Amino acid sequence: MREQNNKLALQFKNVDFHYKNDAEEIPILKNMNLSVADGEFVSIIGASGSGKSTIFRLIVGLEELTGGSIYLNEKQVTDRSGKVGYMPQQDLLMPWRTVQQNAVLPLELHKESRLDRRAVDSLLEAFGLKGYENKYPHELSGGMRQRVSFLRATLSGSNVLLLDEPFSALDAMTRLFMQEWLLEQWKEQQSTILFITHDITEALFLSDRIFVITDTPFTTFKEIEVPLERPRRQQDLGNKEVTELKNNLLDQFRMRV
Ligand SMILES: Nc1ncnc2c1ncn2[C@@H]1O[C@H](COP(=O)(O)OP(=O)(O)OP(=O)(O)O)[C@@H](O)[C@H]1O
Repeated sequence: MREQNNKLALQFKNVDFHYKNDAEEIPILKNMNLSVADGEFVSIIGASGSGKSTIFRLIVGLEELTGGSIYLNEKQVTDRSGKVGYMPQQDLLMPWRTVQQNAVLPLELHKESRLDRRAVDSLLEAFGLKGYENKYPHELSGGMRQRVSFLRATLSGSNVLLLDEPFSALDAMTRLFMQEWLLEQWKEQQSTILFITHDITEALFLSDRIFVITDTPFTTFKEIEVPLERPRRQQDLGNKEVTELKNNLLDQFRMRV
């Protein structure tokens, strides 16, 4: 972990959730508990349809819990709309808004945000978007659109960021650069990140811990501590312990295909 403190950024306590389709209930979480420390980087991996995005939708209040409670920064929060930074699978930038206008959307929606518009200028620079403030999304590369989307999530003003497969549409090289860039931003902003990915190597490179969903509905994750110091380099992934971990994880998923 980057810097340890004893605070918890996120907790699920005995959370139940099912979707309802006509008369049918589709159970996803059953009496589920999880804890993420302030400043931690946690990835969630699991088969397609196992419930990864649902966890995020519950945290941001897009779905209602069927039972249990969610705590943000050690406080139970029932109205979680706009309380955490959320980057969904699709970047969802508004095509008619410029980079600047897309980025500041959370400031318009939540006036109590701890960041003001003056902070945006320096963030645009930090996110490699200086000079592109007045461009529209269609004028940007995929990596740049992801950075605008990530900046917008950051401007929620929350210390907790939820990133749902943010790099899945990028080419392999851009993806590696974006991973390194994300770790720099995480360190700079001292945020807590939950990151959904299907890419085991990406999860190993980025995370302090990996939560693996092995079954649905689920009560717990299988938790893996990543045995790598920080700062990390891509070549660290070649070490024996990490390679074994990766092969074990691949075997688990291979058995499920
Ligand atoms: N609004 C909905 N109504 C009913 N069922 C849903 C709804 N949204 C998702 N589901 C179902 O809930 C399950 C979990 O969906 P979720 O999107 O959380 O999975 P996921 O692990 O994020 O999948 P992927 O990796 O493919 O994005 C799936 O079986 C999905 O079909």
